[in-house]
Amino acid sequence: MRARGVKVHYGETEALHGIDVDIFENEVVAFIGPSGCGKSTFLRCLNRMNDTIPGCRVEGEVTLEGQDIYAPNLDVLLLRAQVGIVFQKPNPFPKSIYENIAYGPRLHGLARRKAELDDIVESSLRKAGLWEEVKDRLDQPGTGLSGGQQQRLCIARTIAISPEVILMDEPCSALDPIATAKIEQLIDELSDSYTIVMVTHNMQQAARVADRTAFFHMGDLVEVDKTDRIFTNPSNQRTHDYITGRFG
Ligand SMILES: Nc1ncnc2c1ncn2[C@@H]1O[C@H](COP(=O)(O)OP(=O)(O)OP(=O)(O)O)[C@@H](O)[C@H]1O
Repeated sequence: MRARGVKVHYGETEALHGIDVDIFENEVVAFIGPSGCGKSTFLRCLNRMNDTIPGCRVEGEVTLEGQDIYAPNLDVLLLRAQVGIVFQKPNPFPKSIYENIAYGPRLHGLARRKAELDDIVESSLRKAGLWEEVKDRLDQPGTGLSGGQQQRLCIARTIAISPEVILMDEPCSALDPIATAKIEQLIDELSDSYTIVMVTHNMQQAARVADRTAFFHMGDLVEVDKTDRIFTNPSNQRTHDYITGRFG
């Protein structure tokens, strides 16, 4: 994906002042920065989730494989299948585990027969590392799973519609350390097949999982570079001050 000059306004207030960034295939990119700097706002620009927020206006250019995702004739439902999103708080549908996964593929016509749908459900749950834990209770409610399992269910639901990019907005912030470690391991495995862009408050998490890290501050993307470099030898003084704990 490629973003150029992305500005976002909420009413009169400019929350992003012109973001330029490229996101490459099959990499994990982390967005870090102090609270309110615009990480989530920018993440939502990448699959037009900001369209759903009243008073929010996006300017600039965002492309996915060269295609303008803000083009007037673009199918937003299809875009959100190509660029899926996983939120901070696991939000399974109030349906069975099976139906949580099957809903998207059915909506997008990805399966013609029940057997095909069963295959998608199983392979998505396997890729999300959840199959062994839920295979005997697919008809039970998704909301009955633990928080970490629910988050993996939400990741499986995203995978089920064959995305190219998965956006994650602080996917571990509601989870305990063990569930967090499982999601981090999963992100590592998924990066073989998908591009992953994640917002995280946790700098150690960015250091553990991301190939590149982008530092945001007060509506600007200050610096994006290889994660090692951001944490050991950043180019910008603001990045240095943030990662050494001088603010934020
Ligand atoms: N729905 C909204 N309506 C109005 N202002 C908003 C809205 N969402 C975000 N903002 C404002 O936009 C700015 C950027 O917020 P955003 O949530 O993108 O930051 P963030 O870096 O993700 O913060 P956090 O780490 O706390 O989640 C903030 O000043 C915030 O108050």
